[in-house]
Amino acid sequence: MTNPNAVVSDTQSAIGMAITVAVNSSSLYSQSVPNSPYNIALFSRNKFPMSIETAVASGGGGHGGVPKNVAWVEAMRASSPTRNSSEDSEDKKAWIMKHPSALGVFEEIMGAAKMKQVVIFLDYDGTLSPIVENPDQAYMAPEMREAVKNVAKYFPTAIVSGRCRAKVYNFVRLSELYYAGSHGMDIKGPSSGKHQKGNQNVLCQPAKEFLPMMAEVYKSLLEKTKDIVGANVENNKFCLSVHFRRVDEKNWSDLADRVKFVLKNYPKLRLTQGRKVLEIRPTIKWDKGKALEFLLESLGYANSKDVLPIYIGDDRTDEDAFKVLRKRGQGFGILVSKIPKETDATYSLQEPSEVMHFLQRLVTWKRMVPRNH
Ligand SMILES: O=P(O)(O)OC[C@H]1O[C@H](O[C@H]2O[C@H](CO)[C@@H](O)[C@H](O)[C@H]2O)[C@H](O)[C@@H](O)[C@@H]1O
Repeated sequence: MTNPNAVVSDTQSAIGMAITVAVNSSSLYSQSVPNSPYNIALFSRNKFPMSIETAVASGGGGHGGVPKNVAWVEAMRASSPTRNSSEDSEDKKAWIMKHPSALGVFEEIMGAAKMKQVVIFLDYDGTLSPIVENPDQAYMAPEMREAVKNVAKYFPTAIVSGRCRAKVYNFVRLSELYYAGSHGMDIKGPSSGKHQKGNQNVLCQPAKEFLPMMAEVYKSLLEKTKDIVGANVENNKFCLSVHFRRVDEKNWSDLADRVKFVLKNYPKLRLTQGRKVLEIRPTIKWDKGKALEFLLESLGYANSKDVLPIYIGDDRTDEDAFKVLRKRGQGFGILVSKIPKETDATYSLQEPSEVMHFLQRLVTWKRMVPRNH
């Protein structure tokens, strides 16, 4: 039996559960187990920083299920590495060959946009705003806002975020965009602006029935974690985020144990791991990939060959959207990362400032080729 409260990667959660086996402190190995409820992927830290959330079966170690081993802490640390780009390695060069800079191959990307409607999907944290210590202060630069505003004049544009919709709207403050908050579980169309096609009055809340449960769990988590210095529980309405970034690493396992303890009573909720954050969300099959599909459908492009979706994001949760694009054979995923990561994105950008340049170039391109042929 799989345990619904195990920490699972978003993608793997759909097909089973992932478990990572720490062999020693410097490397992690895992292997496929045919017919196992555990879907175990192979990866090595020597090649990439851990590219998968460490997954632990409940009760599989330590008190309350979170093993007190290096592997778990490594996974959390690797989710938001501090290594900088000057540490160019052969691995990085090989990775960039595989996922070229979207700025470097801009013409190529726009070549694929010929006669097509470009639709832009943007993650928020780490994509439009830099990662900062305090989640309440993840502001967007005014120039970035201007770039997004200009992009939205020419292309339907959506923000797809783990934050609750109201919160991400307050950061972005552009009413002409589509917003998909709570990892896509709360979607709303623009309240101003025009797009050629589709229904702007969209509203999609597939996890509505979970609202009372999420509010209850939020209260319990606040209570249970209040004496851990730096711990922060963020209410994202249809999901919750427990932040580790400002917690001393020696207390990470304790914090994770407490989260799992609370979740023991909620088998309909699951845990996923983001950048120094554990996220609690309903077990429904809905993610940023589904949100992307829903929005394309709302815009009238469900089965269209005349659309080129471009999705830009930095986090594991964005991989669901990258996968959808790969599967459709349509459009491109662009991963924002300074370091090599396993990804289904086609291209890469290093940081939010490069995202801004990419958006500015899109606008310039559109102004030069208004009819796009
Ligand atoms: O989907 P996103 O828009 O990328 O949202 C994912 C989570 O982002 C936020 O947390 C992350 O950014 C914070 C501010 O830079 C940082 O302090 C934190 O460590 C990161 O995990 C947000 O606070 C979460 O609620 C989102 O789920």
